[in-house]
Amino acid sequence: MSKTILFWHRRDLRLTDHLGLNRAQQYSQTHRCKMISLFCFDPNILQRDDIAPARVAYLIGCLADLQQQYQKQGSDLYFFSVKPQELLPKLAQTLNSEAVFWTEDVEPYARKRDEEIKTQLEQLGINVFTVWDQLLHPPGDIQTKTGEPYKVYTPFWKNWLKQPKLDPVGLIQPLTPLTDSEQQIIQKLGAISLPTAQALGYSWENGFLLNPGRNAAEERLAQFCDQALVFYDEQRNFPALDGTSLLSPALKFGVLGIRQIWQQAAELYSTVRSDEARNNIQTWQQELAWREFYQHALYFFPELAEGPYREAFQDFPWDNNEDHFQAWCEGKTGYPIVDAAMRQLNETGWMHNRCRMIVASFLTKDLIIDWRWGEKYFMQTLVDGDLAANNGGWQWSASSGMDPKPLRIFNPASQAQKFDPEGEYIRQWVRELSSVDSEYLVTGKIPKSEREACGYPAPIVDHKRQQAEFKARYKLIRLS
Ligand SMILES: Cc1cc2nc3c(=O)[nH]c(=O)nc-3n(C[C@H](O)[C@H](O)[C@H](O)COP(=O)(O)OP(=O)(O)OC[C@H]3O[C@@H](n4cnc5c(N)ncnc54)[C@H](O)[C@@H]3O)c2cc1C
Repeated sequence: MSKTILFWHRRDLRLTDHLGLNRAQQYSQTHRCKMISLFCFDPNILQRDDIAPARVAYLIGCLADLQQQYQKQGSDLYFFSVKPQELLPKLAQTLNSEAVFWTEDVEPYARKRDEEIKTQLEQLGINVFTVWDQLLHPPGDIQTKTGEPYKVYTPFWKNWLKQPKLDPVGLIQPLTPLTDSEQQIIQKLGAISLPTAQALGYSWENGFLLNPGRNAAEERLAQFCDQALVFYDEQRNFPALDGTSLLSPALKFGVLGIRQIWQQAAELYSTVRSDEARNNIQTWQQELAWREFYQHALYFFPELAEGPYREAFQDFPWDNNEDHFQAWCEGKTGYPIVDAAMRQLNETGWMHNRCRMIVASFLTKDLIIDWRWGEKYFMQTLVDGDLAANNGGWQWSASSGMDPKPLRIFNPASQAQKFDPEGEYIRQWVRELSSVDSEYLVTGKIPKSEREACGYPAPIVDHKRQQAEFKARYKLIRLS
């Protein structure tokens, strides 16, 4: 068998603007090796209890699309369902591989797994090349003046923005197909056809706000840049509007390259004429920086994945009332804006960012339930569920994270009055309230008779009382 190299895809499901693939292809050309690309369904991930059916279904759709892209480039993408620690050394040896390539990850599990695989491969005399690809600036690139990772977002952002960003790289060049006998070897090594989400034990019938695959993500990015990006700062907080990009699942799985996304926003920034439009674009760029901030944080402080960053929160006296948690999950708390958001999540697998903050504040500060319960439920439902962003968002909301000031407690009624003033979003998701007056919807003060006629629950807690209770407990842990 001729010499090969392996490219292992993980959360980088594309062929364009891919630093890792580009490097692998250059190596394969200079070393005259065939490149074989694979994706492995890692049972250690798929058997966890925080996997969302929507996310698995989106992943499968993206893999089907990536396989077609490979076929158009003259080759294929091979699938396996076995622990990567067992698979990669075996594949690399049997396929006469000189080197194995993949792109780096920030998650603690992935880093440990990758380290194990790297050691095994190197012991076999096989080179391992890894590249940072999913971030504009990898961990370590953005540091304080004393060389420390940032713990606060604003100075991170200022430094991050100043740093030059790489241009996107193009589509990989056509690939050499495997011979029949090489294909047979791959089959013998356990290659499978792309499974369905159901075959993996996850069923998702509700479709997607952003369809899987490259075309849908590119079209959405173009549409967003054409229409909503220059109004982003004004519209992004109103969940009834189509004011955000919806690109989060594509970013999660690397369906589009981050450099490509940045370049499109930066080009628009340099062509618009008003300061207002530029500010709007910059606010969106700040969101991309939040994504990187949380990934850097997880990389340098992997303990974030285990629990609260602030020691004092280890012993926070949470109520952890299971009935309240269930009501929150089902969107039956009697707080219309909270219920609308939870139902949007359950029905679509996605929730608007303003609403993620509202429901997270409500769970932790009004229901006084451990933020880790909410974090897990989000991972079990979100199409874009991502450890770094989700943990960051939850610790920010719970005030247990790196930057706890000020203590944030959202008032659901003020949030609804400000960001859903006509109750449009509430009506869309809490359908039994569709004919209730806006005033009642946004204040949450629905007359009892009307509420009962709609079959809508009474508020399960009193916001004012719970807020005072949370503050009292917070004061205690801060003093302890
Ligand atoms: C409690 C909580 C949990 C969250 N969980 C996740 C999660 O699991 N996965 C996830 O991708 N985002 C998460 N977010 C961040 C944010 O809500 C989503 O990224 C955003 O709603 C996705 O919609 P969009 O693509 O239209 O975003 P846009 O507003 O168009 O933003 C563009 C991109 O920037 C990134 N981004 C935006 N806001 C944030 C943020 N606050 N933190 C990190 N990245 C951000 C996302 O990749 C997003 O796609 C969470 C936020 C909170 C408050």
